Amino acid sequence: MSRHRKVALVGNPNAGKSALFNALTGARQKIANYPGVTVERKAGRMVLPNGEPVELVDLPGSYGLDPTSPDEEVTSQVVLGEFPGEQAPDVIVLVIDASNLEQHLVFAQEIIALGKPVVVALNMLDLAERDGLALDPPALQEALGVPVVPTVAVRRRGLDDLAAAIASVETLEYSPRPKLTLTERRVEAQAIAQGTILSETRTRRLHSRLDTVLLHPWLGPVILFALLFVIFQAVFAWATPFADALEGAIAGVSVFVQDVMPSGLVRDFITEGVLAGVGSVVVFLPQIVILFFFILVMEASGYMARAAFLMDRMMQSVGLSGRSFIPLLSSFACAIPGIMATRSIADPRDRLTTILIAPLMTCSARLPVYAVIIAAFIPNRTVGGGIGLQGLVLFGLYVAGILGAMIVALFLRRSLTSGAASGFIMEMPKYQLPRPGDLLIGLWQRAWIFLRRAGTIIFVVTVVLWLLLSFPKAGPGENQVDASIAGQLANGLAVVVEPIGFNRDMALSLIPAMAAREVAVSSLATTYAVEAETEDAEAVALGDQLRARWTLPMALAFLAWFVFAPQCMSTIAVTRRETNGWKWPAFMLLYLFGLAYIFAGITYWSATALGL
Ligand SMILES: Nc1nc2c(ncn2[C@@H]2O[C@H](COP(=O)(O)OP(=O)(O)OP(=O)(O)O)[C@@H](O)[C@H]2O)c(=O)[nH]1
Ligand SMILES: [Mg+2]
Repeated sequence: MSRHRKVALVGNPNAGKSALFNALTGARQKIANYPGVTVERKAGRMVLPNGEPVELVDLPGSYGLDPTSPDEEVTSQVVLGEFPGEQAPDVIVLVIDASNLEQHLVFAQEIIALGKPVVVALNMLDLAERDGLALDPPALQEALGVPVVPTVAVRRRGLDDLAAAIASVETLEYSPRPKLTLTERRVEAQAIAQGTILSETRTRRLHSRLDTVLLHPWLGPVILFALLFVIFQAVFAWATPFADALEGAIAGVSVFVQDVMPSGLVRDFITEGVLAGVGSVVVFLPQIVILFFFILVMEASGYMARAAFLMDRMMQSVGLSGRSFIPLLSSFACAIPGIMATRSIADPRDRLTTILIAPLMTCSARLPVYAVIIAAFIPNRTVGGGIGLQGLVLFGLYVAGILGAMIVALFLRRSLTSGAASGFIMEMPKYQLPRPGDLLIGLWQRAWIFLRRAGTIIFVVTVVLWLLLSFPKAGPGENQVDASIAGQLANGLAVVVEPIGFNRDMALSLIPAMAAREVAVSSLATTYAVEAETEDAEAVALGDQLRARWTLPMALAFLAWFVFAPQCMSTIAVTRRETNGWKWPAFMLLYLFGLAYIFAGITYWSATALGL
């Protein structure tokens, strides 16, 4: 029996391979599994114009020959002729989506560089036309050096030409093409796409110009970091009037309660526990809203996916793939959805690494802690060029978390979770102007989540702390906090954190902050309110209290602590669930507390040595 020649359909996911396969083979197909894997093998018989029957194989979609999933592995092995028991294809039909030319050309170049007989099916031309794209197939053929046949699989357009090209391709002369790296192929894909596109509508042209700038190899990252920088500046600059107004309102209510209620436990509970404690967290609502305003705009406009693309290279350099970017980005809101989002990472060690570093991304619960310390200790002045020093320090804290995460990832990938980084390509969504209605809903949801936290977990923990601080009552001449249960506990912990510059109040705030990081702020506010001997002293703003009681090195050490410390029970719990055991959450707790202790210590001692 003479073997039929074999033709394989290869291309990115959704290029229209299966649609072409169905159109070319009709009912003459056989569907089975590839041996040993649950990947479907679809083969069928096709008759070429010269009467020769060939075997046509439809392969799973793939982004490249370095496989990142079992599907891609099959495609790669079959194409390279490495699949056991499977004859290598004699001809490859490379299916390209004409409306997504640039993206699909990245993989196309890798296939063409193999030097096998290749015919390109420039598919989905109808969609390209609908998008206002006019293409020049001969120019593409010239650029790629292989035959290009325009097709519309679902309308059976171009099928005869495709069959004719398959029949004759093996007789063509080939000039071998160089093998390029992924980055080189991306650059080249852009150039080839530009050369193929004759005309496009104004918006489409604008969008591709935007991409040329925003995804530029060095301009892109510069713009991204400039944007992040502006965001952190705005978090301080724009929020201040609102935060001041909120703070004033809460102080006003506190004074009012003092006036109308008889002194006693209930009044103390309201002023010291609820208003000083929970109120001190609520004042950060404007900052949370501004931060999420930017995040939502970046998502809705389509820029976020571009940011992921830009970060991909940076992530590869520490052994992570761009697939980790979205989970890590979500962790800036909260590590819990971030850790849950790692389920989309196929490689288990990639995923574990991402889970372990997710808590280092500065979650929004840290913002109140950072903001209160920065507002109290970092002067509100510019460092030239209109750049605010406070925003700069906040930016620095976020960067410190990111750098810490990258270094930890690098270390983990060489030890506990060793392995190679997997490649990453994602579809870029279209640019869009964010819709104001959607933005408002998104902001409202975020604000509500924050206020609900303040009303539930932060409220409960602060009240428990207030009780522990208020009893037993101090004798005459005795300090209330020292006499209280909480004070006794804190004195025990203070011994441990004394070497890194923490005083008793700071030590005390670390315990309830395990429930939620913001509670560190309400804890400090409640502690100072309880400790105040007179009502006048009680009304002093938290910032002034901090300035009076802490030194600058202490404040900086506290900030450094919160960059690393795993101060959130829910994160530990979700890590346990996602890793199926206590081993990794325990490791996470240990390494993060270790880093927090070391870096707070280094900060405290170097700041002291510098005479700050
Ligand atoms: N308008 C239009 N739609 C097409 C064309 N070719 C395929 N499609 C549609 O595009 C979608 C994806 O096509 P498939 O053939 O499943 O793509 P595929 O390359 O096999 O995708 P994977 O198997 O996931 O790699 C289907 O809904 C097809 O009907 C085309 O030329 N024009
Ligand atoms: Mg398919």
